[in-house]
Amino acid sequence: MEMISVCVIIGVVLGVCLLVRRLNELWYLVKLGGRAYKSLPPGDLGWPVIGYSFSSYKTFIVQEDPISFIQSLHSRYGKGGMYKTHLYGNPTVIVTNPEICRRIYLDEANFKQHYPKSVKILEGSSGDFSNMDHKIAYKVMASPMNGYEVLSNYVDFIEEVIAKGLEEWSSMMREPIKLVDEIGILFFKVITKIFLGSQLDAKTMVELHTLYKELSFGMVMSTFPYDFPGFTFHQLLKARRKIENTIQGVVEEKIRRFENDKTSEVQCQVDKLVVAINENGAKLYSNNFIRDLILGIFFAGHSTPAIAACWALLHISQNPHVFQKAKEEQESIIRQRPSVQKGLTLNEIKQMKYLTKIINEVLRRNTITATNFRETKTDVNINGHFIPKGWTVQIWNIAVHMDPQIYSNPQEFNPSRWDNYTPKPGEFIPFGLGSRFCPGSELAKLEITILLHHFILNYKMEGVNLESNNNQMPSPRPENCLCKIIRLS
Ligand code: HEM
Repeated sequence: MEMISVCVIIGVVLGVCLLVRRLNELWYLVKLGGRAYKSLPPGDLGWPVIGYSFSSYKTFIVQEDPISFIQSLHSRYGKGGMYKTHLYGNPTVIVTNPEICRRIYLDEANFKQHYPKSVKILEGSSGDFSNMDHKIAYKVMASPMNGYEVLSNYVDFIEEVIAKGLEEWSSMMREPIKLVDEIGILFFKVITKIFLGSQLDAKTMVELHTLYKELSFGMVMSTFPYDFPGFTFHQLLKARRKIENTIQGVVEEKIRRFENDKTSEVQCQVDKLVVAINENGAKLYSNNFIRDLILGIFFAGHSTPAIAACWALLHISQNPHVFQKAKEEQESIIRQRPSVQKGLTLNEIKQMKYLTKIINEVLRRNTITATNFRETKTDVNINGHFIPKGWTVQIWNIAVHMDPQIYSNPQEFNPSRWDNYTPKPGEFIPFGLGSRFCPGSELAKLEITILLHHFILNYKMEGVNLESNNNQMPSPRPENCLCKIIRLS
C-alpha cells in the first residue's frame, strides 16, 4: 500500500514538473497561434521565465565551453543554424549559420540592436547618446580611428607606449604580471590620447581601468537588473556613476579651456565635439552626449583589443614554429629599413602578411565578441522559419568561427589556414557586419600588430598557464594568466 502511495506521489510530482516545463511552449502556442508556432525555428523554450538561462550560464561560466551549448543544439535539432530558446526572460532565436548571421547583421529594416539592461548601461545615463541618429553617432566614433592617414599619425605614439610597457614588464622580471590587465592599461593610454588629446594621469587611468573591470564583471553577473543595495546591478550603477563623474570632469575642463581662450588649438576628437556648432551657432553636441560617447568608447577601446593581444601572445609563445616564422618575417622587414628610419611605419605594417594571419587566427580561435544581440522590429521570415516581432536574436559569431565544416579542426591554432584563403561572406565576423561594424577594428589590429612586432623581436614569455583560469564572460579571455616577460639579450 505504502509502495503504491509513493509511486502515486512520484507520478504526480513528475506530471506537475512536466506540465510546468511545457508552460512556456503552451503560452507561446496560444499567443502566436498554431500555424505560426509550428513555423518557429526548431528548439525548446524550456522552463517558464528562466527558460534555458541556467544552461547558458552553466556553459559560459561554469564549464567555460559555450561551444558545447551549440553542439547540443546541433545534435538535438539538426544543423539548420536557427534555434528557438528562452534566455534571460526573453523568447530568443540563436543563429549559428554564417549566411543567416550575415543576413541579420545587414537587415536594418527588420532588426535593431538590442542588449540586456545590464549591457545597455554602457550607453550612459542621459540618453543623449543613444537617442542620437546612429549614422551621426557612428561617424563621430569612427572618424578618429579609420583611414590610412589617421592611423599613420598614431603609429609613433602606439609604438612608444608599447615599447615602454614591455620594457617595464621585463624590468619587473621577478614579479609575474597579469597580462590582460597590463595590456589593457597600455591600450587605455592609446584610446585616451586619441579621444582626449593627452593622457590621463597614471592614478586616474588605473582607477578608471579598475572601474571598467567592475563594470564588465557586473554586466555579466547581474542576472537581476534591479537597483537595490546588495544587487550586482546596484554596484554596476555605482561604478558607472564614478566613471561618468571622472569623464565629466575632463570634458568640463576642456569646455572651460575653449571658453577662456577662443584661439585654443583643437587637438583631439573631444575638442572637435566641444567646439562644434550648428548653422545657428548653437552647440552641436551636448556635454552629456560627449561624456556618454567617451564612456562607451573607453570601454570598447581597451578591453577587447587587450584580450585579443593577450591571446595572440599566448598562442605564439606556445607554438614555437609560429613564433619562429613570425620572427623571420619581422627581421626581414627590419633588414630592409633605411638606416635613418627610427620606428615602424604603416607601410612596413602592411608588409606583415604572416602576422596578419596570426591576428586573423586569434580573432577566429578566440572570438572575443562571442555573440551579438538584435531584436526583431517586425515579424520576420527566414528560410521558412518565423521569428515574431519583439523576439531577441542572438548572433553566435563564435559558433561560425568554430564550425568544423568551415574551419577544419577549429580548436587548433593554425595561422597557415589563412594561406590563400578568403572566407565566404559571413564566415569571418569578429567585428560584426553592416552599419554597426566595429569602428575600432583597424585601430585594434594596429595595436596588436605593434605589440607583437616588439615582443617577437625582443622578448619571450615564461610562466604561462593557458589551460586554466580562462573566463568566457563577458568575452573569452585568459583572465588570470600570470606570466613573466623576459627581454632577450
Ligand atoms: C579585437 C578587438 C575588438 C573586437 C573583437 C570588437 C568587436 C566588435 C563587434 C563584434 C562589434 C559589433 C557589435 C554589434 O553588431 O552589435 C563592435 C562594435 C563596436 N566597437 Fe568594437 N571590437 C574591438 C575593438 C574595438 C576598439 C579598439 C574600439 C574603439 C575604440 C571599438 C569600439 C566599438 C564601438 C564604439 C562599437 C559600437 C558600434 C555601433 O554600435 O555602431 N571596438 N565591436
